[in-house]
Amino acid sequence: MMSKHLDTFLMCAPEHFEVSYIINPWMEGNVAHGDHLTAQGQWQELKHALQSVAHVECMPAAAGVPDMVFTANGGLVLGDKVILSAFKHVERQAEEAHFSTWFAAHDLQVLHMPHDLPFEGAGDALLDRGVDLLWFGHGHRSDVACAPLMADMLDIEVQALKLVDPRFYHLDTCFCPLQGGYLLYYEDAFDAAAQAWIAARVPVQKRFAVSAEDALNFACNAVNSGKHVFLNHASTVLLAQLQRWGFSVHQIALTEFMRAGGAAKCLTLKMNEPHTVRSRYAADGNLPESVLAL
Ligand SMILES: NC(=O)NCCC[C@H](N)C(=O)O
Repeated sequence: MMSKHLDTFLMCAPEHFEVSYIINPWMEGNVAHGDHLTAQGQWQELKHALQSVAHVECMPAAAGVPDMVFTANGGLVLGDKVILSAFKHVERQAEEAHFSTWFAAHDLQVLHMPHDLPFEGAGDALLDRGVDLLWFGHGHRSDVACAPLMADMLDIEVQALKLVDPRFYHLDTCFCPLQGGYLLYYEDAFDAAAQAWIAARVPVQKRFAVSAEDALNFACNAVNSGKHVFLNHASTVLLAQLQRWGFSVHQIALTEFMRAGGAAKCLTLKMNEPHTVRSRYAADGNLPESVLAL
């Protein structure tokens, strides 16, 4: 039987997945060019791999919302709250009602950004895995005005990072916090100020700037659960770095989803996000002295 301490990820089967419009550069030239059976197989492989270390819950797929397979974009979960996404592009806005219904039915308090500010959930808002900090990407999809609102709504410090390369339009396409406070990121996706914030806030020995080749293979769009990392593809250099940090890397081809601009991390939404480092340790039942002393 699975331990209740395993992570839980929300996924949505690609029954209705296809590239049927263009809202990011990856989708260009891919409308109606996908292979449905291959997409189904790749998604199942990711799901099975995750199920070897975590729980996976699936929300019902729906016609007319082909990108709903990217559950990371449905909202930002923290503790028993979720800030529902308000998608920038009209093509994805019909997903909001589906996500809202699912979250409410699973005992989450559903919060909304005021004035429907564009906000794309855990695509742009990622928890640091070492300190109590929420990293927030803006510049393409989510509005920078969401940053102070999120900080108030969730009572957490937010560090905004400006994204500047349209191919890396969500923070989770180019930035991946890992357990223990480690970080993978693609430096050129950020403006100079954001690069400086990352350098200032993450110790140099805990961060790794991936190559353009790895970034374009969606290596930063990785799912992390404990010491496991699931991603589309990593170079030998990146694999060696992750192994030095103690992670086991699982490579699962997700090329059909890259046609739409997403890979492993986008296809999942972590549902068990504890609110603080303190509660993260408390959940394991062994609060370290250093944290107790705070
Ligand atoms: N990067 C993500 O978090 N999700 C991928 C979203 C792909 C979708 N076609 C979009 O452009 O919104």
